[in-house]
Amino acid sequence: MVSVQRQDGVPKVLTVAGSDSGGGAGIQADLKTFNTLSVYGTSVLTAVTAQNTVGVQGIFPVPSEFVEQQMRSVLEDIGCDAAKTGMLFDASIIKSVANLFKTFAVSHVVVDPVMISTSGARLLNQDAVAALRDCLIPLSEILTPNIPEAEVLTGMKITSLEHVRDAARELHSLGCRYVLVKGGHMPLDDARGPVDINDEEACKTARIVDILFDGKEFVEYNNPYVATRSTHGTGCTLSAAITAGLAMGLKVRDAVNGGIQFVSNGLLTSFAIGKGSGPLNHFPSEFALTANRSSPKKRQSFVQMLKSTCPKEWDAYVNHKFVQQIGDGTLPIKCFKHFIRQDYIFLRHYARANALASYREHEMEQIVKAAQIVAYIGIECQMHVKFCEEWGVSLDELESTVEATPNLAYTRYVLEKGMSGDRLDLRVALGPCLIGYGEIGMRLASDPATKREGNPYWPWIQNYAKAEFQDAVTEGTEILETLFEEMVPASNTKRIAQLCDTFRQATILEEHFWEMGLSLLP
Ligand SMILES: Cc1ncc(COP(=O)(O)O)c(N)n1
Repeated sequence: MVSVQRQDGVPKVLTVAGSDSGGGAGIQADLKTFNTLSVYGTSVLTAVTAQNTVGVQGIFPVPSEFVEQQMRSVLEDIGCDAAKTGMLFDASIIKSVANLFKTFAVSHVVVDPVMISTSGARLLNQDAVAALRDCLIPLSEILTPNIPEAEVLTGMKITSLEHVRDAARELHSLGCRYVLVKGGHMPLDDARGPVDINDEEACKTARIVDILFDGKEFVEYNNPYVATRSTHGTGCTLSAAITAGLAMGLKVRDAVNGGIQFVSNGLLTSFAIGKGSGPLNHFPSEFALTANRSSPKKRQSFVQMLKSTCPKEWDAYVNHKFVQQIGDGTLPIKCFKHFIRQDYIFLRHYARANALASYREHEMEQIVKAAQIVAYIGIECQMHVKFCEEWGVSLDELESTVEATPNLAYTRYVLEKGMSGDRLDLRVALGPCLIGYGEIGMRLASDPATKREGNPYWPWIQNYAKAEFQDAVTEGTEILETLFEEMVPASNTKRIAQLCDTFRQATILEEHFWEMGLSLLP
């Protein structure tokens, strides 16, 4: 006989929502999200929809008495640590749900005021908005409207962040403890003005701002706009992830942040399923891989993800004026000399960081590989000395250079990440330098606009375009991908956000390094 040990303590989460036969939104999105986030999901159906990625072909509402019966079945026996609502269809269902939340004193209620589907179908009767506002919203811990829903609930027109804040105040006065107004329908540009959603170029650098308001303070969640058609189920998934976070005992701000990261990750790796707006990805790819599917969908490359979460910073770094002037040979030599002297110091610390990476490895093969990079940097350093002679910088000058603050900030930031974090933190902090110089070298070397003849910096360009360096970039990238795959489950959105932040910070420090080079200009 095999004896079974029953586990207790798993957080229990209830969703009260409609069924989406296409599996991307509604109950299906909620349960998938609960599963991925390791909470136990229960479900009460309010309506059955015949639906796919193209649209909603039919709605079959469940009578409110039967919604009540389902809720009693779940709450009398299993209970719940947090609950969410999605599509509620009509006023009588809303009233039943609200009454039972009160009867069973459900403490964490997230209300996603679903009204119209992405495909344009009405999922809440027009005359039910008042019931939502009067009966359910006052019971909610968090209300999560998107902009069109916030407009319906407040009667306001929202076209700016200021309007979003005004609407949040108004919505909070309806009695919810927090309101999260989601900015997905209003991508913003640098000046935080709305961007035309059809303007592909502008959307590339746009940001989404979600605003959380607790009646006193506004918290902004800024994220890059993810340009994908597969957005079906985004709102359901976000509210489900937040509810799971609350059931786990997270604070509202952390649950919201985790939910937003979960959705961003799901959008970045969304599925091209169906002919219309496909679903986002609700589950980490390692499950697909262990199930050994014939063509497992790998999650988006880690490095791609790191770069896509700081597009502006990455662009400011790899397309910096300093880089352009190296390419066309117009960079004043005094700026380059200043840079190259600092770079000599940089290489020393860069070698130390790589030696630390070697120390942090466990397998001999990896220890040796990392140590080989240190040796390679040593050779690079000697070449540096040789090059510098050609540019009129003597070894004495190199050796007597005083370290500039941006250099100090950058190199010690990387080393500090390596000391305080794990080997992935260190590799991520090292990433922008290796990957960025590889990208810059390749681009300048293949760009017809780059000056070769008579460009004093042409050997510098070749140095980073050459095969050995590019191989080192490939290898460094592979290490990052492998470590990420091994160490970070896709559901650990907090960790992913942390890593993205380290990468962004190191990218900014790279940009400052170029700035330091140009700072000698009058
Ligand atoms: C059953 C159900 N619930 C919610 C939505 C909203 O999701 P979306 O706005 O992504 O269409 C939906 N389409 N279907």
